[in-house]
Amino acid sequence: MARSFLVVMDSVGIGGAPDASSYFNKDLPDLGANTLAHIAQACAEGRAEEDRSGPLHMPTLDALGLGAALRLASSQPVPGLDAAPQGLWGAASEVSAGKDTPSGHWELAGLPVPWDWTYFPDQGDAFDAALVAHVAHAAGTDGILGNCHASGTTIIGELGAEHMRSGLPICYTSADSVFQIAAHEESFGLDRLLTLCRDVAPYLHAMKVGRVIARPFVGSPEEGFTRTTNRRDYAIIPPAPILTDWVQQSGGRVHGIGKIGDIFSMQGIDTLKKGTDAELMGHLAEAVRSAEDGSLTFANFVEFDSLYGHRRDISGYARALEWFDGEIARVIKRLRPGDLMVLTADHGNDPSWPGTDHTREQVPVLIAGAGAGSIGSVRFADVAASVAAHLGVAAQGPGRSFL
Ligand SMILES: O=P(O)(O)O[C@H]1O[C@H](CO)[C@@H](O)[C@H]1O
Ligand SMILES: [Mn+2]
Ligand SMILES: [Mn+2]
Repeated sequence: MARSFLVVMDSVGIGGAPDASSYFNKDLPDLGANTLAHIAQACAEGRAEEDRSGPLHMPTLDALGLGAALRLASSQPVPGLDAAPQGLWGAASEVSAGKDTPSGHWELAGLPVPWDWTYFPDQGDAFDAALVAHVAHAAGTDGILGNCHASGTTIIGELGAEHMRSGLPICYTSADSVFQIAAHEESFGLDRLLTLCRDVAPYLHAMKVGRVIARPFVGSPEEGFTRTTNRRDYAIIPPAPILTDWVQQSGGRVHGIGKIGDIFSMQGIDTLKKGTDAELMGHLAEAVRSAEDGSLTFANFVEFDSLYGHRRDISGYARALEWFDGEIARVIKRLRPGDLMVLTADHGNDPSWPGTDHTREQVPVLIAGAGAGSIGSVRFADVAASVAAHLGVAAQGPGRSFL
């Protein structure tokens, strides 16, 4: 009997997107961005030594084909990732017009985004008067703070004190199609922030803004502010059935781990486990132990992106990759005959790149449980078609199985 495990390493790109020059960080095109290669190069050159040392050490994923996928996507030298692959491996390109989490995940789940997302201008006010009035009315405030492109950790440092004084929510965006609201968990109130985000989400979704994200934080002007793990994303519902629906429709169970519930607005998902990446790894191990025949377990590990990519922290990102590699080794060892595990990513977030936004890149596709060899260059949607084929489930959409 067959089971599938689809694991997204959020933002672990491998460069080489054919359309990278059409995507930007500030005014600079993403052409040449390469999350994994630039981290590996920094490690090899001793530029990522904080709490770790030496060449990037990822023996498990490299044995599946990580270095080989990287060379296929971008012909980059990758010190430390030079094993002869023993898994099934390849590199995938995205066709959706967006280098964000929903675009990447929807397409990995078989549904390329069928529209252009709305983005906000990064000169002058990001949000127009009608949107500001709508949000302020929903918040019961006289206005908002922010109204600009920002890094979330930077803007709470800049505006946290004024937010506590005035009670106005901090609203900001990025190169993604997002409307983010940061507010203090105590002075503004966590429940109030979550309610506000839920209430304004339909207005923003109607504008084709992909997500409203609640960004709660704690702290004080004296001691500084830190974000909490109570982040919530309110995303547009996928406009057509996706892999999770296909599996459910044929009687299989679907287990979400991490942000998967938010990304798909729980569409087609039976159970959801959340937590830090370390906790998620425990949930994934438990799913490998107990998931039913015919089931799909769909996991997202977000900390590569949220803690290190957006923060442009190369050594932190390297440390996270090495941790993940060691942990996933134990999980892969427990896979049973009939199990398929696909490890991939949703976009890049090169921590050596200018700006603080995602980078348009290809992603690795590493498959355990389906023999050895190269699948070559594929599309994100082929991942969904392959998982469906493995489970014997009818696939929809443009993907083709590479199994
Ligand atoms: O800088 P922070 O608030 O982490 O925001 C980042 O997180 C958002 C959602 O993943 C991205 O669009 C990016 O802007
Ligand atoms: Mn992502
Ligand atoms: Mn991100």
